[in-house]
Amino acid sequence: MKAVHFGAGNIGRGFIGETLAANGFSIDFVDVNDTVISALNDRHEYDIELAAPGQEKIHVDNVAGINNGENPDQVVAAIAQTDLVTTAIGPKILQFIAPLIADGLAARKAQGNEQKIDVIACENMIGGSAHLKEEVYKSLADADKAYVDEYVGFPNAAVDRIVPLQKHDDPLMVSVEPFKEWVVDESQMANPDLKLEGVEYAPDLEPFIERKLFSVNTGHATVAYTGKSLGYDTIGDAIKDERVLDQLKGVLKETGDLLIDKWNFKREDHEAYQKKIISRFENPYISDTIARVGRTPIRKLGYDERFIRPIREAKERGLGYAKLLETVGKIYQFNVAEDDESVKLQQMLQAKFAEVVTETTGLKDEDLIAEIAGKMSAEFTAANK
Ligand SMILES: NC(=O)c1ccc[n+]([C@@H]2O[C@H](COP(=O)([O-])OP(=O)(O)OC[C@H]3O[C@@H](n4cnc5c(N)ncnc54)[C@H](O)[C@@H]3O)[C@@H](O)[C@H]2O)c1
Ligand SMILES: O=P(O)(O)OC[C@@H](O)[C@@H](O)[C@H](O)[C@H](O)CO
Repeated sequence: MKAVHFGAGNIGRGFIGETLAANGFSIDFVDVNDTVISALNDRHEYDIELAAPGQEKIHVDNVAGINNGENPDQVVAAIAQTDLVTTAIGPKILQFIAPLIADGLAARKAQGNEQKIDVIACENMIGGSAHLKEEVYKSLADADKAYVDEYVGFPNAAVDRIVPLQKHDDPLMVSVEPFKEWVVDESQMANPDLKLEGVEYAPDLEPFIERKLFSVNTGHATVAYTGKSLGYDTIGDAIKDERVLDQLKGVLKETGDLLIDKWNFKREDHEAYQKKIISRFENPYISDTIARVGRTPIRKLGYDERFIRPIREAKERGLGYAKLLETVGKIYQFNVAEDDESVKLQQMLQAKFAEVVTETTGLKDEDLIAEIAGKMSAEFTAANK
């Protein structure tokens, strides 16, 4: 069996690669990172290390790499002949790889390939594969759409495993937490006969993805943004601070009440799930940065994302969301120079501050306006601590 996987990054190598290899697949990893792609093609294998006592190693082999920036035709040829396509590339990147997937599916049609396949987006978002499908259809010729309707599925999925930024000399080595959960919506599969061991197939993904995103990811982000506001750099250090832990518990209580109300989860089971999450964040064998977990704050503020959607739904149901709001306030303070979205967010806020200064003072001196706006934003930041 063959798989084409987009995104040879942390979760790609550290979870999807492991699962596909354990199921006997050879994997073509597609990525723009040439160091990783060259290493995959030199060695055709890599190791995963469990961040737990004993640091058990898991060997993954039968892998190769394709740089889609340099060799898009190879990606198209690989998709034409593959049994499964997966992605773990980032929600905002799906739109950029969609045309290549569309070309690969069109090539399957041109070759008369009538084997049904699934394209599974393993991203932290609700409706990831459905979104990818929309993007793929934008690039499909009308004549190819009926073929894709008939032979290709885009089942939504939820993946859960904490894989921090890696610090090894070996560009392929990846440390991961032992916990892992991959759930796929069975009802949306074109080829339900192809089931992977280690993957759970659910008749309806929504309760799973909402439970995951609004518990693990809302909680994780809460530790990151609260921790950042208190001057911490890592999740491990931040969660040791009682103020961060209390904020996390408060937020999980609010999303938990919502999830239990909406999906009828048993309170007892959900509380055990939350406890497990907290212990995962506290794992001393993992060093995870606040910069990674808080990355792309504008994405995380999105309408259907980990804060605004539970806030909207809690409000509709008359449930509490005060702790969620507090964390949202902190997202707007998240300032990490290497994170483009964080820089953009701060620029947007500075521009608004400057607008208010101009309107209230009548000043025309841009330097003075910027100085006063800077003071205003510092006061806002301090007030939020
Ligand atoms: N790391 C985790 O703990 C974790 C867990 C569950 C889900 N996820 C989700 O998985 C996805 C990937 O996260 P990650 O942590 O592995 O990120 P990552 O940055 O480690 O991996 C992403 C990879 O995509 C590649 N990439 C970026 N743009 C590309 C393009 N245009 N074409 C080809 N390759 C491109 C990058 O080079 C990188 O190797 C995200 O949606 C994330 O939310 C991550
Ligand atoms: O990947 P993001 O940016 O959506 O979220 C950051 C982390 O919360 C996330 O990567 C978790 O580590 C992961 O979702 C755990 O399953």
